[in-house]
Amino acid sequence: MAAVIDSDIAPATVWPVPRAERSQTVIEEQGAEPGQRPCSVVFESIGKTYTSSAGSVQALRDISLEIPAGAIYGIIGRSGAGKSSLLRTINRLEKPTDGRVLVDGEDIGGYDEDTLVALRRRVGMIFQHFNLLSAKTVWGNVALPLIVAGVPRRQIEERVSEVLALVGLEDKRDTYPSRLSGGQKQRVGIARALVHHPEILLCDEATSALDPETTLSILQLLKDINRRLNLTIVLITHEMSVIREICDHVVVLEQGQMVESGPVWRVFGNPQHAATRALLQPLHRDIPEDVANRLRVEADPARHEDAIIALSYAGEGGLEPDIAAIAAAIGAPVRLLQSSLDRIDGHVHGRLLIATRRPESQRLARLDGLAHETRILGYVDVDV
Ligand SMILES: Nc1ncnc2c1ncn2[C@@H]1O[C@H](COP(=O)(O)OP(=O)(O)OP(=O)(O)O)[C@@H](O)[C@H]1O
Repeated sequence: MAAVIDSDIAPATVWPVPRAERSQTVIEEQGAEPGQRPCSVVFESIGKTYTSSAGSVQALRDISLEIPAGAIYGIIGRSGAGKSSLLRTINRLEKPTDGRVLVDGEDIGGYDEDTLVALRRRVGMIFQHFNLLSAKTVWGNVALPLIVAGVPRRQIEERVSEVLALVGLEDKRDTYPSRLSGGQKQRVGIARALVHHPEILLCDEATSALDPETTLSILQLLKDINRRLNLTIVLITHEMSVIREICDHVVVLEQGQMVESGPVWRVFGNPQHAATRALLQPLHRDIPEDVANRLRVEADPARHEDAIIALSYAGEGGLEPDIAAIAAAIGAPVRLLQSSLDRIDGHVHGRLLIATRRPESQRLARLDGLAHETRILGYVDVDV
């Protein structure tokens, strides 16, 4: 069956199925159940160079990484860092120049066209701008990959109803995309990506075009899908808040290289690379302005002043702020000026800002085991 494809759909969303494969597809569709076994992805020394008349660009250099089955894995980096290039090697929309990509332990480098079609059914994808067909209803958009695959009508009806229920859009099946909000459009994109019961879902800046509230609801939906359908999710973003909200692991790319990776709590709590720190910067809270404006670096014994002390927590070793112990160690009244603590997977990271009478150095030393780092930021007059 020929599919009518508007110019606003990405080629990646509709997979042409060779005629010989269609009967097999029908059998797969009949037997397929939601909640399949998730798939791992392994990158082995991946390199990617784009060559054009304008010259060549090395987009990826020597990336080696394992995405465990069932993980929600974030790839973050500034614009041009190589995120899309890496993500798109998983469904071979990009072929690496060097190295191997293993999906579920199998090298996909040698796949022919037919095997690639099968791979792309196992790897769903959603996009920043949704890539819906404007001339088709919600039902038509979601059903299209199944229609193209030659799935019988009754099964298409069943499957489309299932995935629309999953994304909470049962009542929109006859609506056209122009009448949907951004969040609803992305839900259609998610439903469409799920029709073939994929084992992996790739999310290409899936929330970048959405407002913060809608972003949260889509991330919540992705989390839910990860759990309920046993999917591995790989997402790219330039926003650490997205990583913080949904991912369990993250890799940071910078100029095509992997500069840092690990569990989200560790990367957030103790970022090692300047690129990671720069990406985290929007989440950091500065010293409150009224304090910063009056802060003096040197103590002045002639003044009645408080020390402003920052206690930092890096998420390691189960260390949590113990307010009573901090006050006892200082042995003087302590005021909590600001807290920018966060808790990820049970690991506390961030900073407490306290004010206390100028402490003697031995009292300050007693704070050592109570935070990962203790630092006097400066001194202010006591009326702050
Ligand atoms: N088809 C292409 N031809 C030539 N150069 C390309 C092509 N695709 C990407 N590049 C270049 O490769 C580098 C990495 O691009 P990529 O799109 O993977 O980065 P990104 O981190 O996803 O960026 P963004 O966040 O801006 O989308 C960039 O320098 C980009 O200009």
